[in-house]
Amino acid sequence: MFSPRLILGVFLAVLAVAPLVLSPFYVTLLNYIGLYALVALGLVLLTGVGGLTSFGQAAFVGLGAYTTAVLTTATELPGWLAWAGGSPWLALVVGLVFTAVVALVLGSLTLRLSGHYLPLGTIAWGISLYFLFGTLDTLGGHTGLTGVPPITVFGFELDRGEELFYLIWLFLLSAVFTTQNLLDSREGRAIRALKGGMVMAEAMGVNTARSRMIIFVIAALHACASGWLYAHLQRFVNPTPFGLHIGIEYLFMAVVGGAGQVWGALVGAGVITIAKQWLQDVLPRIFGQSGNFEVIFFGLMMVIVLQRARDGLWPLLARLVPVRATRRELDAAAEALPRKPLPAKGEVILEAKEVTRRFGGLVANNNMSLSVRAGEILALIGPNGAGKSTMFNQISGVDTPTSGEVLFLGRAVAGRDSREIARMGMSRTFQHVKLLPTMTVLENVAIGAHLRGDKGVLSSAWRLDRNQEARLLNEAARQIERVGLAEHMFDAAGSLALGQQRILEIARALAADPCLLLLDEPAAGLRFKEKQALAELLRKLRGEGIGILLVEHDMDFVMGLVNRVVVMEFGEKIAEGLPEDVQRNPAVLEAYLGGVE
Ligand SMILES: Nc1ncnc2c1ncn2[C@@H]1O[C@H](COP(=O)(O)OP(=O)(O)OP(=O)(O)O)[C@@H](O)[C@H]1O
Repeated sequence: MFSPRLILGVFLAVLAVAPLVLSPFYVTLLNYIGLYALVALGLVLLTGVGGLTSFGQAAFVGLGAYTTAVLTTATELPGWLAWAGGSPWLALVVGLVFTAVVALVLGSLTLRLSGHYLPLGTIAWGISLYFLFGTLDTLGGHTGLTGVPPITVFGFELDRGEELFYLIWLFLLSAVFTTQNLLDSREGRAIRALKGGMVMAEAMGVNTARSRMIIFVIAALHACASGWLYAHLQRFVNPTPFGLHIGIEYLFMAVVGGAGQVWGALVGAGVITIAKQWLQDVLPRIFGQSGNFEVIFFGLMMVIVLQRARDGLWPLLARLVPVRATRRELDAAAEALPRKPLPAKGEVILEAKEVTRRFGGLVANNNMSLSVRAGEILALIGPNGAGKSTMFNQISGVDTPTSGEVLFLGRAVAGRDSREIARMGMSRTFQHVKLLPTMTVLENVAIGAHLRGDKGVLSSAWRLDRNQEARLLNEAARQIERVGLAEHMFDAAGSLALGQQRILEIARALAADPCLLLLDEPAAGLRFKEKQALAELLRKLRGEGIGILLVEHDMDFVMGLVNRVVVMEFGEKIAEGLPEDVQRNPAVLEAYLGGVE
């Protein structure tokens, strides 16, 4: 087993000497790999991690390249932009700001699209920008712009490939490390929740629309920086390298390398660039005529990779070179997060008043009223189809009553989004468990504490969030210990048994520091001992003053635990009271309990 530091050290050493020992041809090849990897890295974040497919990244590369080409070659610039003329570094700043603005506009237009409409949207603006580059006279039309000056660093001109090499790889490695840092943070967990966990993440207070926009803009900025370097490496720009087919190639690199892996971008860019170079030499000789045969070959390769190695080449490589896994250390000394004061025991915190919900002609809830007090457990029970989930959805703000209202801490729930409700102190679990299976138990629970932190993208990328991050993870660990899952803290959540996953969801809900817990069938799938432990935990939480509403089918579990029961049938409340009274109620026995016993 090698340590990750050792491997990184060897890699950096090889990079440092590469331009000194390699021929200019290979240095150029490495330069292009670095440039492509920078774009592919953005796609790893956007597509691999965030699940948003974009074919249009080449257009952002073009924005970076053209901005610097125009600013550094124009003889006359409009007055307001004159300050940025002639300097590649100022042009980089302008390019990044300009790209961020364009990405924000395009993102707000396209990111709301779902399914295949989003990739189609990216194709649309990718093509538009490409044709814009070739059409505008100021950009030199299809001939482009020449005479782009070299970048200067401390008065030293980087006008040869070997000199620019270090700058390109410095950009790439900085991007790799900041992306890694970002993913390993509060914002990163929110980003990773985009792929498959949006409903859950919103319920935990994550603004998923914001997270989508963040990765879209970051990916665009990576592409812009690559374009800037490209323009000063080539010393001229024309529209050809910014077309849709190159956009597809970038995506191809990310997928081949391993779309979910930061280092996969480098592997993908390396493999594709070298293979393309080699095939361009070899294939025409084999076929005896010139032509773009490598394109056909790449198409076939893509099909094979998608069939045989969906996670790309990085996981295969990682298996060849065994690296010691670094486990996240918890900082026991980290200060505990502040807690919201709980309402006084006995105070009504949730009140549903005459709630009716109609779906067309069907009345799923009819005139339903119930209340939950701080420091009590209320069970909502009833046979299948009685309307419990519909009621649960209205209480949690996922659905709105046709008439009547739900008040939480005296404020109406209807019309507020899940995040706001979470912020008010209501936290929930799901009937069908919603976890991020590849993330650890610790990381999953830490998502619950999202609203208890505030560090954003920049502090995460540059590790200025470590103090807060330690506090968030400590809080997550505390909740994991509290629910009895400590031994699984660093296991992938998906490797847990279903019962344990339900418990994990409770830990995640608790990490939000709620005063009301909504539990949707928490005992389903639990073994006897686990149910006992869960009941014990819920009693403890009740003792602390948390109000708990649970929808449950398991009568034994409910009757021995809760303070009061509300029984529903056909959308209506047929009984309410102490468990022992409800158990003896003839209407309930007839409707439900009789059937069970
Ligand atoms: N979005 C919807 N559109 C139309 N009908 C719905 C909708 N949601 C629920 N229903 C109907 O409302 C009724 C109550 O369903 P609900 O899921 O609330 O019952 P439940 O008590 O939670 O059942 P279970 O225990 O099986 O989960 C059912 O007849 C269901 O088909």
